[in-house]
Amino acid sequence: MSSAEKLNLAIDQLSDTGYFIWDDFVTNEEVKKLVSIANQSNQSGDFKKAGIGKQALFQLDKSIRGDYIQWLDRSNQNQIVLQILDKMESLKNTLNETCYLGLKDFETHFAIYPENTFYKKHVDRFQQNAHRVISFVLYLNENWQEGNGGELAIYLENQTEIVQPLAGRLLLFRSELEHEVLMSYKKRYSVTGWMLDKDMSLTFLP
Ligand SMILES: O=C(O)CCC(=O)C(=O)O
Ligand SMILES: [Fe+2]
Repeated sequence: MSSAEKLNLAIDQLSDTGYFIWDDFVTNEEVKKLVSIANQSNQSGDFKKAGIGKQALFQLDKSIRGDYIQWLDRSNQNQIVLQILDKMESLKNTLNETCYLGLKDFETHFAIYPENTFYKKHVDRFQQNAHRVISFVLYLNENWQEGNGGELAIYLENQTEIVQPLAGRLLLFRSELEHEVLMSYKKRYSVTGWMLDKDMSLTFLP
């Protein structure tokens, strides 16, 4: 399937079912580079324990989520990170042109889930964080096996969709959908982000 056909499918499915799985969004080589950069940054102490809530409502709670994150932006020195930011920017623009979602910006971070961690059922768009429209997750787990866990469960009206966190796979879903990262028995890598209906520098405003 061509990239244009994939995009059309993504657009249809995002409006029909609310989510879309795009396999081979990046190559194995790109996955390897991203994992190696995530590991390096983690070793240099650039990853922080992820929290929940924003600003004054921010809290750390291991019983809700156990991942470590590093925010990514254009000050990043790694070519491959900049390439991914470009890719997401261009996807955001295309979705915007076609779906009239009013997307203005996006925010994104690396996430590492150490062994035996999870992220309990939640939504990404909520009262204190109302500007997230589309969530995306680029999975970076080569040789992922059934039994490693770490699937993403998306809770739809009449069914639950289970998504394996396979290397190179991009998952897009509407940020108001409930979802959950099931217990991961193996270290789990991703680039997670959100397309926003407001400029990122303004999202602290109501
Ligand atoms: O890693 C995933 O599959 C989803 C992560 C997530 O839900 C989040 O960071 O809000
Ligand atoms: Fe989420």
